[in-house]
This record gives sequence, C-alpha cells and structure tokens, in this order.
Amino acid sequence: MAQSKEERILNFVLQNAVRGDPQSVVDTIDKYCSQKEWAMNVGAEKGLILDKILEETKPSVLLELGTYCGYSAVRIARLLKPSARLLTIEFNPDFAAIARQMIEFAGVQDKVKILEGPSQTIIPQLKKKHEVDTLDFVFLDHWKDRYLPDTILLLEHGLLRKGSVILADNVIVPGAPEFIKYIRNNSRFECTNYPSHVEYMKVKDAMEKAVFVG
Ligand SMILES: Nc1ncc2ncn(CCCCCNC(=O)c3cc(-c4ccc(F)cc4)cc(O)c3O)c2n1
Ligand SMILES: [Mg+2]
Repeated sequence: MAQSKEERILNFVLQNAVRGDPQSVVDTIDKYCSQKEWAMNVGAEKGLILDKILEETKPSVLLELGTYCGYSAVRIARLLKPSARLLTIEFNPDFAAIARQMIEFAGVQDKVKILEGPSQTIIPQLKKKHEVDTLDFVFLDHWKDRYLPDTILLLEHGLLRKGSVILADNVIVPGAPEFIKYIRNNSRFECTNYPSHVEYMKVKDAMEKAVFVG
C-alpha cells in the first residue's frame, strides 16, 4: 500500500529525530515539511507565539482540537509541568494512529491523551467521561467552521473559568470569520491578535487569543 504523507512524516521523524527529545521531534517535522512536503502543522513561527502564551499561562489542564500528526501536541507537552495534562481530539483514525506514535517517540505520552472522534461529540463528554473540571487552555486547530460552535459548546458545558485562554490558529488562512466576529464582540472575552504566516509559506496568517473573563 502506498505510504501517506503523514506516514512519510512519521518515518522521517523515527529515522532522524532523537527518541525522548520533543524539541528534536518538532524541529525534524519542521525540516521535513519546509523542505520536502508541506503539511498543516502549526509550524515554527506560529509555534513560538504558542510557546510564549503557554509560558505566560502555565496551564495544568489543556484541550487541543485537531491533533493531526501530533506536532502541536508534542510542542505543547514539551513545555508543560509534570502534573499538567493535554487532551487532544482527532476524528481521523489514521491521523490519530500517526500522532500516537509521534507522541510516544517524543516521550510525552504521560502528559498527552488522544481522544478519537469529532469535537462536537467529545466536548460534552469531557466532564463526566474524562474527569475534566475546567480547562486552563484550549488550542483550536480543527475545522475552521467548528471554532465558533465548539467555543459555544465549551461555554454551555461550563468548561471555561475566569482566565481560561483560547488560542485559535489560522484566523486569516483558511480563516474563521464567524468565530472572530463573535469572540471580538463578546464582552466576556478579551482578544489579542498575533499576526504571522501560514506554516512553511510566505502567506499572511494570524492567531487569535481570547481570554474568558467569566
Ligand atoms: N470537528 C472536528 N473534530 C475533530 C477533528 N479532528 C480533525 N478535524 C478536522 C480538521 C481538518 C484540518 C483542519 N486544519 C486545517 O484545515 C488547516 C489548513 C491550513 C491550510 C490549508 C491550505 C492552505 F493553502 C493554507 C493553509 C493550515 C492550517 O494550519 C490548518 O490547521 C476535526 N474536526
Ligand atoms: Mg492550523
């Protein structure tokens, strides 16, 4: 069976990165995807914005929507304190399998749990099935037209608390206009825009941070 792009990315990491070293996994994926095959990882430029916001927030309970190959899960987990936990939702079982191997190779499997399924099904289960009280940090990187409905789901299920941080990738390309319109006009959120570029390209993109004020 012909290999998928995601399998080629994983194999390049297994052959070129250092097992147990999350930074080398992140750098190796960026090397492959900038030189050989583009892929929708958050990348190094937007990754530095993500890093800085994580270091400011120091979150203990995190949720990521859209795991893909696990690049941002590894990038996030490498900065978390030992007791912190990242739940990451991926609906594509092939991507979830790639991400699981990526996360284990990086050695961050104790901090990361992949939840397979669509976000709209899993978010309502977080409190009872996954023992979440509230979320300190949410990274939106899945279907762009799910950013708004899933943010509303998080609110409806009492998963945000005063100070919870939502960080959204791709608010310019591919774009999430309904999410941006809603979140910037909702007085319960304080928003900050972080201009950047689409991963591995010169095309302008941005991330948006929205802090829930309660
Ligand atoms: N509901 C639910 N629940 C759970 C889920 N798990 C996965 N999904 C579906 C996720 C589908 C992929 C989402 N990501 C992107 O589409 C994306 C695209 C670009 C991009 C593309 C072409 C260009 F020319 C330029 C930029 C760049 C990015 O950084 C992106 O993140 C789920 N959905
Ligand atoms: Mg993205």
